[in-house]
Amino acid sequence: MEEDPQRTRLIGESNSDVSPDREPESQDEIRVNYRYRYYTLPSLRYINVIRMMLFIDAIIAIAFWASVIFSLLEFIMALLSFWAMRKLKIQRILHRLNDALEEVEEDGKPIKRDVNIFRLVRLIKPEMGMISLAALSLLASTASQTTAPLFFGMVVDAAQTSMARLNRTVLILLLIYIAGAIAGLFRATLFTLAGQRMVARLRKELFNSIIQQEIAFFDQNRTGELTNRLASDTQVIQNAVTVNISMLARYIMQIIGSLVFMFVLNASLTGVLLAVVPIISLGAVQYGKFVRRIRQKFQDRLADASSTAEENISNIRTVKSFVAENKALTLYSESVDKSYLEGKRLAIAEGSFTGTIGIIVAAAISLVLWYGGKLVFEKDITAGVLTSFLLYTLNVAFAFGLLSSVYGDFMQAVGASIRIFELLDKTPAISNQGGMKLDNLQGGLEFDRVQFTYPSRPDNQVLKNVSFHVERGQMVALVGPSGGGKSTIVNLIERFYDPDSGSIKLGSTNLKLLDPSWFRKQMSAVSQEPTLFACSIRDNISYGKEADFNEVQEAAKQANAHDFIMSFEEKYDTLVGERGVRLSGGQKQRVAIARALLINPDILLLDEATSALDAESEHLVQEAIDRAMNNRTVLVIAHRLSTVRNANKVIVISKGQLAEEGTHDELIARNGVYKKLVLRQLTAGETNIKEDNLTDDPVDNRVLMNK
Ligand SMILES: Nc1ncnc2c1ncn2[C@@H]1O[C@H](COP(=O)(O)OP(=O)(O)OP(=O)(O)O)[C@@H](O)[C@H]1O
Repeated sequence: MEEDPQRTRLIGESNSDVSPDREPESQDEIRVNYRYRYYTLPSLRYINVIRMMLFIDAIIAIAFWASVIFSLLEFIMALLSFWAMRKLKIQRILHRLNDALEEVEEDGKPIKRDVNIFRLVRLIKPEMGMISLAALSLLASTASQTTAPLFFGMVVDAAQTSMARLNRTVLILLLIYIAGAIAGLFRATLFTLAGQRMVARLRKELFNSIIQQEIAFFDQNRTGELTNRLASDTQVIQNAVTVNISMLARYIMQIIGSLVFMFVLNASLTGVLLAVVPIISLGAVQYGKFVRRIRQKFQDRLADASSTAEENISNIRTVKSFVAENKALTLYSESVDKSYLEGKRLAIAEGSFTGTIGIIVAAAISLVLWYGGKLVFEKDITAGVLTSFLLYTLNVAFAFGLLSSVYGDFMQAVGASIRIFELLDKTPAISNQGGMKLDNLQGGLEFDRVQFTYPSRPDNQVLKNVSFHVERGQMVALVGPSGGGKSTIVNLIERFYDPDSGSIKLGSTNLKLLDPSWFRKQMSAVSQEPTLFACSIRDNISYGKEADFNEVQEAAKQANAHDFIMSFEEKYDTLVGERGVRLSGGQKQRVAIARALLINPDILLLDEATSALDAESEHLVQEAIDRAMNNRTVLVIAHRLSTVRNANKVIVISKGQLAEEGTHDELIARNGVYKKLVLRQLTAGETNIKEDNLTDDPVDNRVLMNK
């Protein structure tokens, strides 16, 4: 096919007959040439080009309108499905996010827990000042990000006109980039700082909420799980509400800003790019839901693994003595594998989603490149405009790609936040404050037809109609077979739990009416395996009450602890190690007695040790206990004959019921459960002890009840 010579000359491209000193074409000339080219083309080519253009335009128009209609349909369907779910009442299964905590009922009405994205965002309210500054920096850095491509394109065009213009434009571009980098620095620092502050506050609030809970809560939740919530879940939330939100805002602004510039540069080219948006948004919503679910499971599995680790490490002595290291490892590995499984699903989902988004984005870029190239070819836009446009496309694509992963992270945090909010919202069944504070304690302790079942084992009633009275200033011994309910009685007195029915009174006041914190300060409990904290002996003794060194020393002397403490190199500053592992059993007990004595309690709750201490140590502990009992109302879970013998009253608890009540001599004379119990225990330990010996005072430190 022959070219028209006149047209070739006018267009002035690479033809040898064009004069080299010819002036460059004016825009008008180009437009004339452009029109001329088509007018002078042979009819067949003319028709083909028209057809092709019509075909492409039709495809673009169809894609554009299809996407608009699709988006609208999606929106309507989402609204309809939400409405339908509510009607069908299966929302609970599908919309677990907000409903997960709805089970809790107050006055018969379900409480709708406020767990949603907005609540997550509200966590950073106290950091609003810092966040506002960070948002300003974000605005500045996004402005730089969105204006830079425009100047980039201008540089390309300036390079084709004059050096002066090129220099000026490059300088402006450089300044835009530098301003963006500085703003970015502030943005990142301030958002992260706000996040750190938020997470520190959240951890404190969460810890406070955990320790305020009633003891039953701790029966049902494992320690490792709770510590995992404090450490790991809060971290996820920190990332979500600061880094992720800032990135979300940044990328959304980047997308919107870029699209505005793109529309101004060329609307039809922007339309091509927008055609893919509904596909991405639909995928992102589905992906978000999926990730949220898995992430919650992942965090739960992780918490299980932490619990297993915590349990085995804190019981390391038992693990080692049973050579159970492999067993512990297997248990931990199983938990970790379960979390890994969820992690794997998460990774595959993330990879697939990012990959798919990548392909869609690549297709969109290619489409824009092709269509833009065509416009340049047709002289509708300059090469500089196409360059700007392509950079904007990359901006949008990049932002979309990252937005999807940030969105995923954010949804993960929403999953993790469910448990956090659950803990934060939980009001303890027995709150620590509130109630009466009596001016002076009068009257003893009274159990009146108390029935009790542990909430964690609802099918096992532990106390059945237990009634007894402890006179003020009396020492009462609780005895009975193992598992009968003795410790449960002590737990109820400390108000760790409330009875299901019946009442426990201090004087004439029901314990439920008393301020638990005040009431607990009136008593001290010494258990047979006392727990110390990983601090100095001095801090352990003054744990329940601020006291000066003299008071601490006095309490230690009373508890027969002073001498052994002084024999240590660091004396009262000796660190006892985790749970007091660096002290012997007897030493720990004496420190615990000193801790109880320092409070100078009105009521002393004692669980006598059954663990075999050496004779000297046992004597010292016993002496300390005897001293501690003086002039107090004492309830002691007794294991020694000497204790029951000295008690004003012995209460026999068997299978959750009060079996017998009276003094040691009365009960022996009654020839009932108590006598059998005493005889059985004594003969099990020392076969040569006869029934007659019981009324004498044979061996003071004999173990009475077998644990
Ligand atoms: N935190 C708890 N959660 C659920 N059940 C519990 C809990 N503590 C104890 N029990 C159950 O309550 C019953 C009574 O236990 P309790 O510790 O009061 O007995 P006890 O008489 O003190 O036994 P021992 O002399 O062996 O210490 C037992 O069946 C026990 O399994």
